Amino acid sequence: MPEQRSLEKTFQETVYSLLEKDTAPTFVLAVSAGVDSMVLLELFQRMAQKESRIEFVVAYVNHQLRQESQAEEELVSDYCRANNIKLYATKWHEGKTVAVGIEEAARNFRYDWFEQVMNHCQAKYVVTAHHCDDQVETILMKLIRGSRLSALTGMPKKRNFAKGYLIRPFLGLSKDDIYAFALQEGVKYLEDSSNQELVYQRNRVRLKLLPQIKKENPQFQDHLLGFSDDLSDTLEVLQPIIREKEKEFIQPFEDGWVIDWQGWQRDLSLAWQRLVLSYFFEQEFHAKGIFIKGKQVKSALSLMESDRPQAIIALTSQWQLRRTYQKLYIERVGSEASSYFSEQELLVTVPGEYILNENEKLSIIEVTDSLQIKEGLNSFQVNRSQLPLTIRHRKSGDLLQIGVNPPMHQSLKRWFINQKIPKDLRDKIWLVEDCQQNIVALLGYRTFQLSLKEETDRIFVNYRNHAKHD
Ligand SMILES: Nc1ncnc2c1ncn2[C@@H]1O[C@H](COP(=O)(O)OP(=O)(O)OP(=O)(O)O)[C@@H](O)[C@H]1O
Repeated sequence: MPEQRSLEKTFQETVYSLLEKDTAPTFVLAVSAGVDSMVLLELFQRMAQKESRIEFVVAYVNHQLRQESQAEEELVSDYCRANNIKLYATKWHEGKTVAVGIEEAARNFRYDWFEQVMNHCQAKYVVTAHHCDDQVETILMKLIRGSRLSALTGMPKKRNFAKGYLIRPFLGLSKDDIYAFALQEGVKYLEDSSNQELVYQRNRVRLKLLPQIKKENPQFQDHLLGFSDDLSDTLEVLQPIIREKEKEFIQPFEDGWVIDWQGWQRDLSLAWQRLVLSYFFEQEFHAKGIFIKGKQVKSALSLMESDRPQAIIALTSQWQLRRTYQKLYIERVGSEASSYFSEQELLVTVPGEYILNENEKLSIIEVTDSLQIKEGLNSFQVNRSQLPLTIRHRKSGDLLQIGVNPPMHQSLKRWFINQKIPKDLRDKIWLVEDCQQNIVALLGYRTFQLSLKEETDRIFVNYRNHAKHD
């Protein structure tokens, strides 16, 4: 019992530490009927009984995806009725028709509802019951999927949300603490049956991966949270300095930005260059829903180090990096300055649609099992490990690998002569070169089967030329 009392006290202190200077804070509690949020509700109820200036309402979303949804809604509404708490419940009707990405769609609906309730009640805070086990799972999932370094700091205790804040006062508590409180204080809740379904990555991490790691070291969770705190501190100290360098070197330019490479290179070490560019992409692109990978930042830097004075790297199908001698432009595809694309090279690091000029287009698509591939002169596959691909015109000394076993080479010049390709056309044909500088295709003319190891991760390249009707 004394332990539970101290949990209650710690909880209240945590909530107060997360508030702005409010005289009468209003909260929206996100309650799902699971043990975490039912304990959150019970603790808030106790806190409000002691502190009359605290007001709160409950927001609940019935996703209608499980049989027990009805029972969950009843549990939450019974509690609220018995304690005279205002409940804002809604149903998600579209859920049954969503085929892919259902978790994300449900989350978006949930957070939209929280925002509506906040606005309606003029509440400044929405409160969720995320705890430290959720935090460990979130960080591990980010590590597995690959993410920005800053994402490994996990979920913050407080962040901006709608016109106020989202706060998570349970992040310092473990699931065991919460269960123990519920048991001792007789808090009613319903176990979510989908927590056992291994189709969800979060459940696999919780039920399979974490127990395996904990066998190696039972302290693993604490260690991971410790790393994450250290990272958080480091970034907090570092970010203002990075921001200063960003402002100094990355200048707004037309519909994008430009970096003058001479100054950049003279004043910044390679590590600084990587940090500043990664930070810039995170600030400017993450909010637009565009995630620029570390690999793309590295390609940008090596492009500026290379002997190609003019080249383009496609970041996404809408944004590109363009090198023009000592300047690096970060700009929208098709912006005025880059219309002379045929003079340059295109470096493709990610799948997407790429427009080479008014007639020629290239689609680079990730191969899925359901994709029917018809290979031909205009369509071929490469392995993901061959990325980035360079799309360019011929250079002197270009060699083609025309035989695999034994490997046989022929100069491109000789090949053009043998195929009787007129001279004026030779400069217009696009070559596709892989990261090992092997030419894998002459678009519309020939593809080359190189002896590459089998991989499941494949990329399909499709070329279209609207000027050619043969
Ligand atoms: N149906 C719901 N209605 C109201 N609040 C909910 C609902 N589902 C979840 N929540 C709130 O969100 C918290 C986290 O829930 P859960 O772990 O299921 O979410 P998640 O899938 O990890 O996604 P996210 O963290 O983005 O909400 C819960 O503790 C609760 O506060």
